[in-house]
Amino acid sequence: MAPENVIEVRGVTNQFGSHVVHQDLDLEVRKGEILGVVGGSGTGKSVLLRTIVGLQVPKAGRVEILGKTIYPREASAKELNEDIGILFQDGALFSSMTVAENVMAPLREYHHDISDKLAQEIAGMKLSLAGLDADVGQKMPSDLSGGMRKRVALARAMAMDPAILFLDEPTAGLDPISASKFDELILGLKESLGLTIFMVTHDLDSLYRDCDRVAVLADKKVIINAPLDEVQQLNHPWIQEYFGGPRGRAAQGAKLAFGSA
Ligand SMILES: Nc1ncnc2c1ncn2[C@@H]1O[C@H](COP(=O)(O)OP(=O)(O)OP(=O)(O)O)[C@@H](O)[C@H]1O
Repeated sequence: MAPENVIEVRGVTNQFGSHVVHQDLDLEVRKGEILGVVGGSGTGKSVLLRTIVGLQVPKAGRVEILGKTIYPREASAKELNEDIGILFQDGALFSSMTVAENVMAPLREYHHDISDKLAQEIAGMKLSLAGLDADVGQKMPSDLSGGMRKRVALARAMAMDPAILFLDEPTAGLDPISASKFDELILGLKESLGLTIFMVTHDLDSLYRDCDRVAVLADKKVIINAPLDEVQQLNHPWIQEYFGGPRGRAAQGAKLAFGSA
């Protein structure tokens, strides 16, 4: 594994029945970067995320995280879970638990000896990192807005102090103001904690604002993994339509305005 990489995917094939989603796919993620993963619907962005975190067993290939081999399986779930945090697309909070219990859930699962007091303190710290007041911990997920639930899910993903965060469409379903605040939060976490972030997204504003590099899934592979301005130069029909369309141009305009503010 090259020293600058924290994730390496080599020659991965994923297939469901006769439907080949990925064929001989390669990807590298570098330490400390935010990588945006984009592609048309059904190109396999979530399947790629699930493969990297060990939830989807590929038909072929090799996956390494921080030098540990995830496939062919060598690292245990515990080892892996100490390195990574995942924010799933729907937040996936436990509806019958309080917010604080949700945030503490990974600690409880992997550190049975942790005291209640310490777990509560850690939950409070993680909620605060995610931009929430500690008193939110006593509430139930159903009492919160969509934006707050995403923040709780982020706090839970951070519970084990991961080196890498995986975010599956973190701003989906948020209004533009909440989405923009969430983008800011993610950028702040990367800058203050030095996290590496793998972010599947359809949100062009997040790409322009947050991402150091962008990986594009098309034709069953990652066709380019590069800074955004390089990606936009690639003469591929999906890329040209996605970035050159009205929404792409608007997001680029917003970035320029934001950058010069
Ligand atoms: N467990 C599964 N069984 C069968 N097919 C699956 C399974 N998981 C994913 N697929 C298929 O794999 C393809 C890629 O799915 P995936 O959810 O990764 O797409 P995506 O790029 O994340 O799409 P979207 O942007 O719409 O969320 C889809 O055709 C999907 O139906």
